[in-house]
Amino acid sequence: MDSGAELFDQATPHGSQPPTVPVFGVDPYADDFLTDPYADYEAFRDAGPVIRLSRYNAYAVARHEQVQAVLTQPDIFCSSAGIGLTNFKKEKSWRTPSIILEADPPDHGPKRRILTRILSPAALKKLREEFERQAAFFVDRMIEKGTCDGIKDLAEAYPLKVFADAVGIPAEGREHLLPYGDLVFNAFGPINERFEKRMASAGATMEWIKTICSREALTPDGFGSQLYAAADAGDLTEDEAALLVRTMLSAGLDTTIFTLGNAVVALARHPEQWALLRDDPSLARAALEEVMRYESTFQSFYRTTTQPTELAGVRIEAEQKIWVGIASANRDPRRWEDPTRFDILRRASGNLAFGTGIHGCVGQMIARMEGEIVLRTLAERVAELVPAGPPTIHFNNTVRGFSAMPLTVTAK
Ligand SMILES: CCOc1cccc(C(=O)O)c1
Repeated sequence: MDSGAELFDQATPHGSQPPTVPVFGVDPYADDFLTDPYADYEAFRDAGPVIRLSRYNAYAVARHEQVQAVLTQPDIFCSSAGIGLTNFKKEKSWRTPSIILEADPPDHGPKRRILTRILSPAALKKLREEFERQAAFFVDRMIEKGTCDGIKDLAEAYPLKVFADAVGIPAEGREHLLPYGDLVFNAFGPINERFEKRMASAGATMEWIKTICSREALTPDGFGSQLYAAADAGDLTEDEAALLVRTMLSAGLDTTIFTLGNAVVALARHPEQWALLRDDPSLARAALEEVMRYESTFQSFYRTTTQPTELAGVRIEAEQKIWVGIASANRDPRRWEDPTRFDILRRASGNLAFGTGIHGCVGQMIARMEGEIVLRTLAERVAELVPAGPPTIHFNNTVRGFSAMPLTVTAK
């Protein structure tokens, strides 16, 4: 969709000739934009280092360099005003703000350190065998079925089993987790019809989430109980422990589910890349990294300026929302060679799919472990992974992914 940009001069008291800030009237939350956002992202990048999205009264950075700059200056581009379009300093959030995602220093650090400790490499090592066993179970079931759905039978089913078990929530009621994640990630965009529709039917889901984040609902050895142990040690209040359990369920499911789905879709659509991975399963980690660069699940979010600032020569006033184009940065030709090519042999590490800086994804190691195990298990057990129909896009204001991918799968 051509998102033509008009230009307007920034009035400055000094009369200096600042760069004009290109303005785009396109709606980055419309279905036709979300169906294939990449041409629009290219137009954003080519228009300048900083642009304006007039429909939402926000500045925007779409190039790798400025995205990196915004994410590594949390004192100027903060998170406590919300990392969505809603400015928490002016409007009430739809739910109690996250005490880690929507927090700035100094509050942010201590909470983050608690999650970092719980999600340590040693903790993940203990989970690896079970994660591998479950990946084999789901992949073998796909092979038995022959014709299956790469999203329902693997991308959704796997994290809803292994990660939800690792957090320690009950097996019953997990069907609430996807609707809840959809609500959470829609809420980072405009409170549009997509959000309102999901919210209207979310009563039982919100109740269930509240119940399973409580101490008594959690298994004794899971991540959730370890958060309550931190509360018992005086490092968290009881309420903060519950909010961090909610954080794990909000951040740790939709993201890995859509990433696994994007991996299956990309590999099914690029048979030569699938053949490389199938013939060398040790490429699983590199393949996952390239999936996250090529089709970043977390497409965009916001920061809010805490003071007047200047970015790439553009003056930005305080209290301004800045759209941060993660997926656009991951396809910026100023940073990546031939960025629109899905190439699992490229060095894709250093992409911004997990963000960067103090808010870089605290769960990225467990997410990478899930992804690498699933892709390696597919490569070890499956010969052919062939589309049996087109994928179905799942429209969400913030995460990009698919709700269905019909496949024909044969055993190695
Ligand atoms: C993946 C980014 O991290 C998130 C996403 C959604 C919610 C939360 C939270 O902290 O509640 C964190």
